[in-house]
Amino acid sequence: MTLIVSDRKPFAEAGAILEGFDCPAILVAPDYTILATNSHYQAQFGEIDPRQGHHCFEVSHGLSVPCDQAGEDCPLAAAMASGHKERVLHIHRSPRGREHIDVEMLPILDDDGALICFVELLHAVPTAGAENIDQTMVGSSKAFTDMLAKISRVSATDAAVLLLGESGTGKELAAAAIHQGSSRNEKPLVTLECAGLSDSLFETELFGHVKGAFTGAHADKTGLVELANGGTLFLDEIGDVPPSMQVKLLRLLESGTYRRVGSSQLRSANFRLICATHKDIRTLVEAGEFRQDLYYRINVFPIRLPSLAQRTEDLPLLAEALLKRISPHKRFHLTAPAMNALKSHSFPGNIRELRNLLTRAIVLSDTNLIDDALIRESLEVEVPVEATPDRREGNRSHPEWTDLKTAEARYLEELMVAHGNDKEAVANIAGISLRSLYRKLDQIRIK
Ligand SMILES: Nc1ncnc2c1ncn2[C@@H]1O[C@H](COP(=O)(O)OP(=O)(O)OP(=O)(O)O)[C@@H](O)[C@H]1O
Repeated sequence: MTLIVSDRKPFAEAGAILEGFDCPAILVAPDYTILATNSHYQAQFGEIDPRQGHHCFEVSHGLSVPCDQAGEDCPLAAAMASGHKERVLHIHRSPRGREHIDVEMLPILDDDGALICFVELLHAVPTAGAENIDQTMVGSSKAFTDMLAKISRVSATDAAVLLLGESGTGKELAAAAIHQGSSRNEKPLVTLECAGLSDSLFETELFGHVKGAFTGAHADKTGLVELANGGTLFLDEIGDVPPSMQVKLLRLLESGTYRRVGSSQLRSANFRLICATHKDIRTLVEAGEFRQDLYYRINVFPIRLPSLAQRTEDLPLLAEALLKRISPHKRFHLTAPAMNALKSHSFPGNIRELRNLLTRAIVLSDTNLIDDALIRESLEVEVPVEATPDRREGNRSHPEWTDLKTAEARYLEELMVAHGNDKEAVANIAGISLRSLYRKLDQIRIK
C-alpha cells in the first residue's frame, strides 16, 4: 500500500513522515480536511484521495459534522484551542466494528509559530469495545469512556494503579486491560485474591517458601511475586489484607526485595502493581485498619469503575454482549419490554448480576426470544427475600430488624439449605463470585 498525500505543498513532503508511525496516521488541516494518510490508515478506512477534500469526521466516524458538533470530544478543536498536543478517547468505525481509539493530535507550526496542520495518530484500545468483541470491556457511555481513557493512559506507564468500585463492576477485567495495554504484556499477569487468606497463607502465596520451612512444606514453592517477574501483580480485595501482612507488603513495595518463607536469601522483585477493592479504603485508613503509608504506595493512580446504575445507557450493548458470551452458538434476543424491565432494575451486583440474570433467563427460555415476563421471573429468583409470604401479602411490618451482616448470613444460610449446599448455584443466585461465597461462608462458618 502506498502513502497518499495531497499535492498541496508542503504537505506532499510532510506526509512522508506518516509512514514512520506504527498506527493509522493522517495529516489534517484546521478545517478538518485530510491532507495525507499512511498505509495503516488506508488499510482501515480505504484509500482516500486528499485532493477530494474528505473530512476526518466523515471518514472515521461517518458523521456529517465535526465531532464536537455531534456531542463528542474533538481532539482537533481541543488542540486548536490549547495550541499543544491533545488526546481523547473516541469510538471509530473499523473492520472489526466500532472500536475505542485513543486519538492523539499534534499541531505542526511554521517557523513563526503559525499553525499549519495537525498530525493525528489513532491508537487502538484493544481491550475495550463499543461492540461485542470476545472478552473485551463493553460500553460506550461517557462514564465508561472516561474510565477507559484513564486505563488507556496509565497502561503506557509503570505507575501503581488502584481500581475502586462496587462488586461486579469489572475491576478484574480492568486489571487485565491495563496489563494487556502495557509493555509488560508478554509476561504474566498474576492475581492474588487477598480476601479470606490467613497471614501464613498470604505470605507463602506471595513470597513462596523453601522446603522444610514449616510442617507440610515438602518442596520449594515459587511465590506469586516471582511468577509475576517482568509482568503485573494484581492484588484483588487489597482492603482485606490483615495489618500484619500490610507491613510485609509495604516492605516489598519499598525495597523491591523479598525472601521466601524459611529462606534468608534476598530476592529482587520486578512487577507492575495493580490493586483493587470494593471497600472505601480511605475510611479504612481513617479507622486505622489500613496503613496510610501502604495506601499512598498503592494509590499512585486511582481509577473508579462506574456502577451499572451510573451507565444505564450501556445496558443494551452489555446485554447483547453478555448474551453472546453466555450462549455463543445459539443467539438470544431481548424484546423491547424486556429491555425496559432490565432498565428499571437497579443492579446492586452490577455487571455480574446482569450476567447471572441473563444466564437464568436463557435457561428458562423456550425460544430464542427473552421477553419481559422471563426477565421478571429471573429477577424473582434473584431476591428470594422478596418472595417470602410477608412481602407477597403486602405485610410491611418488620418485627426484627437486624444489621446487614446478620441479614446476609441468614440469607446465605437459607439459600444454601434451599439449594442443597450447591455453592455454585448459590453464588450464581446471590450474584457473587464463588471465591466471595467461600469467603462469606467461612466468616459465618457454614461449611
Ligand atoms: N465492561 C464490561 N463488559 C463486559 N463484561 C463485563 C464488563 N465489566 C465486567 N464484566 C463482566 O462482569 C463480571 C464481573 O466482572 P469482574 O469480576 O471484573 O468484577 P469485579 O469488580 O472484579 O468484582 P468483585 O469486586 O466482586 O471481584 C465478569 O463476568 C466480567 O466478565
